[in-house]
Amino acid sequence: MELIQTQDYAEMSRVAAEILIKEIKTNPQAVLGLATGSTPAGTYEALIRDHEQHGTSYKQVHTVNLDEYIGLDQSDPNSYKSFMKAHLFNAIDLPETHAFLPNGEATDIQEECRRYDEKIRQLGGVDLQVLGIGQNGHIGFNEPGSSFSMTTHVVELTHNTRKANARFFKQLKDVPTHAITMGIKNILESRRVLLLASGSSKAEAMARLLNAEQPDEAFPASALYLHPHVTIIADKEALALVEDQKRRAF
Ligand SMILES: N[C@@H]1[C@@H](O)[C@H](O)[C@@H](COP(=O)(O)O)O[C@@H]1O
Repeated sequence: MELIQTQDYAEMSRVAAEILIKEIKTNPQAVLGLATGSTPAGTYEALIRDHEQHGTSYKQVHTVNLDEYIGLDQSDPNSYKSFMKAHLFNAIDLPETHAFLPNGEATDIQEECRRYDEKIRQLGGVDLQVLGIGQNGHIGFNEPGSSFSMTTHVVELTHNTRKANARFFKQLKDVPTHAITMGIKNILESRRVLLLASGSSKAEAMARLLNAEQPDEAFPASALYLHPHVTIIADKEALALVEDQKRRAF
């Protein structure tokens, strides 16, 4: 596990975008695993700037997103599909047919989970998976207690996660109660993981992650100790509760 500490959110976003751009340049047909949320939004902005200024092309890239709410219309501004369009897809040359998200409107949700796993397999797996982290250590929507052997599945969101994500909705009761998420097993199967964290609201989760050293299903992000190529990019505030000694150990 490699740890890159940045001054702030802007630097975190820049460093993450550089890694993604390098990946696309070395492998123009890369399969990128993408995340939603405030954390990767700045990275996506940096990718757009680079696309406009330097012409990095996504024509042969494929993307698979980690998760999607169940029960929201795909055109709802709060669906993760809308988020990805607004924050990245509409501004780069990624063909629409190359961008995959779980379909939270599918009538047979179990079948949709199987179909999504099969899609990832057909694409040859994820080359680089971008992750944010929830305040309780969730990755994707894998909440504490999720088995590390799960592939794409349906989850009931915890009250805390719904509360944390309520800022995007009019009121808490509008936040969906369920979502489809790639499982930890999917995440561990990706060839490289980039975990991003910014701000004091993530400080406890980051301290717990870096102190953990051992995978523990009670704290989903700790599964990353089972992965051979993880890069964490976190800013000062997110690392504020991690002891200096610990920071140097990575
Ligand atoms: N499903 C997403 C996660 O993928 C994301 O990492 C997390 C943190 O979001 P934010 O980056 O906005 O703090 O929120 C949601 O629950």
